[in-house]
Amino acid sequence: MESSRPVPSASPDTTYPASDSDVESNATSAYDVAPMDLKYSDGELSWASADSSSHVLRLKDEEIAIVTAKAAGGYQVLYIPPPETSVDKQPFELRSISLTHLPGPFLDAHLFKALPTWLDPADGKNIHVLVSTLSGTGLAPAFYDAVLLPLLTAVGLSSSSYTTIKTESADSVKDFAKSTLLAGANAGKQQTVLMLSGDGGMVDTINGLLEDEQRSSNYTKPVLVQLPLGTGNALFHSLHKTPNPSIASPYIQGLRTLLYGTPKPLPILSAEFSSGTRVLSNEGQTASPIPKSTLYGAVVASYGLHATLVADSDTTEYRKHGRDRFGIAANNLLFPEGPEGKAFPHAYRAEVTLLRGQDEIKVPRKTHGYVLATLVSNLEKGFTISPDSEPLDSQLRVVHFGATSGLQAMEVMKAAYGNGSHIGMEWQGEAGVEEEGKTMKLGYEAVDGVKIEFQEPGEDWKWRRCCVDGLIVGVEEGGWMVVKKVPQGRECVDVVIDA
Ligand SMILES: Nc1ncnc2c1ncn2[C@@H]1O[C@H](COP(=O)(O)OP(=O)(O)OP(=O)(O)O)[C@@H](O)[C@H]1O
Repeated sequence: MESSRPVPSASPDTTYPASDSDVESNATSAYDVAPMDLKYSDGELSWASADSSSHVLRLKDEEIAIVTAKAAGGYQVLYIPPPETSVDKQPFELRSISLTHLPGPFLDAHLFKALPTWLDPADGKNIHVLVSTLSGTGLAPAFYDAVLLPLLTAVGLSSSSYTTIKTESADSVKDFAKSTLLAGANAGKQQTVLMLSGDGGMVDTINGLLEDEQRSSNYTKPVLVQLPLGTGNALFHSLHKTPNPSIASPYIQGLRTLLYGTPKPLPILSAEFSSGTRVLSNEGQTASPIPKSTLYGAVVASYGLHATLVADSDTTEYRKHGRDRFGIAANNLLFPEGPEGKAFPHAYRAEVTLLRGQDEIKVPRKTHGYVLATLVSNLEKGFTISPDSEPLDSQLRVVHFGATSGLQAMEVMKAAYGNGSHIGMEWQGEAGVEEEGKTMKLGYEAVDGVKIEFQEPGEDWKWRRCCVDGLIVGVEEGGWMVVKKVPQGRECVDVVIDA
């Protein structure tokens, strides 16, 4: 094992050649390792370093993004090491190792062979990379520069083969979808978008494509590939519901899906509202009308604690906390200050009706804590709100419970973080709630739709806010929302999944 010999990197700068698929950079270490000195077992490639026969370098399967064969011979291994613990550091860094030889089983597992159809520009396909600059904690531009650009170069996709769009405002994604994508889809053009965003990038794209309903008979669904750069990344984690245990990093999962996945129609839901409803943006300062009073989503439509939490936590200040923003906002919502100290969370007044075939089933309570219709299993990686939902199963499910104490609502949420064990939960209604002294039960049912008629009084829509995939709407006094699944065959995009 002592014969590993580091050799200098071919090109000592960090620029990536546009036309050559071999990537060399500062982060590249090159090794000429004799085949007999390389070991690949238990998902780990290892070999001895040059300076000490006892020091063994190790590379785990789960760290490897891709292996390419170099034109000049030998191989390039691109990998993302585990993130450093320091919070100031980026959670991703693409490193590269050049090796003259690699074991056959390792190559069988990782060697890249050809571009998938959705990344192959040969047939005039339009490929776009959409970088949502404010998604999550703002890491998408850095991910593009440090990871995606060099990886695409390594697989032979030079930056001139695609266009890169960096968002400049909250309207950038929707504008791009309405102009470029919709026009291309209606002209029958094949288009692929690599989305460096969270669920917001997806919902803006879907609404941009659907809101004018101008679909031609030639309409060709754009293919979207998600790279999880948002906060919750609900759709991404739900589509990767059974994570390959050998891939810990969602970035590596996303990159492997990008190169080896399969495009499938993405089921979507519609949320139709009464005419006075407005989309609230800019921390609630801007209220915009909704075209045809209908929004579309691929994840969730909700009212009650979930919607209020998403709305309250979507401020510049809260966003700095990343995923923790939900927890901080939840504390204020679940344990508000009352006249005598901590009070119960708001009891949301509405009539909720579940729609199933021709049946309309009224939920027998006047006040609610949580009403959430979803097409997916997870709202975050570890938050399994609908454990029965399978990727792309096209089934709308509703999770709901009545107004309750903050502590009890927290118990439900904790159980959802515990692999979806909130399903079937029962508890005694506390003093002061509508169902006081009764057995309260978490409702969970497969439905065709759900209708909510709001009975909260007053002009302020604070307690009549709903969430559709992170978009927040305010419904007018006496207004309503009807959520349904968009029929199969009316999907507007394909999404690449890891199957
Ligand atoms: N340059 C920008 N200026 C203003 N708003 C932006 C800009 N870039 C992106 N946005 C907005 O930021 C939001 C980011 O949403 P996105 O869902 O991608 O991330 P997230 O909310 O952090 O993640 P998730 O929805 O997965 O929890 C979107 O509403 C998008 O329109």
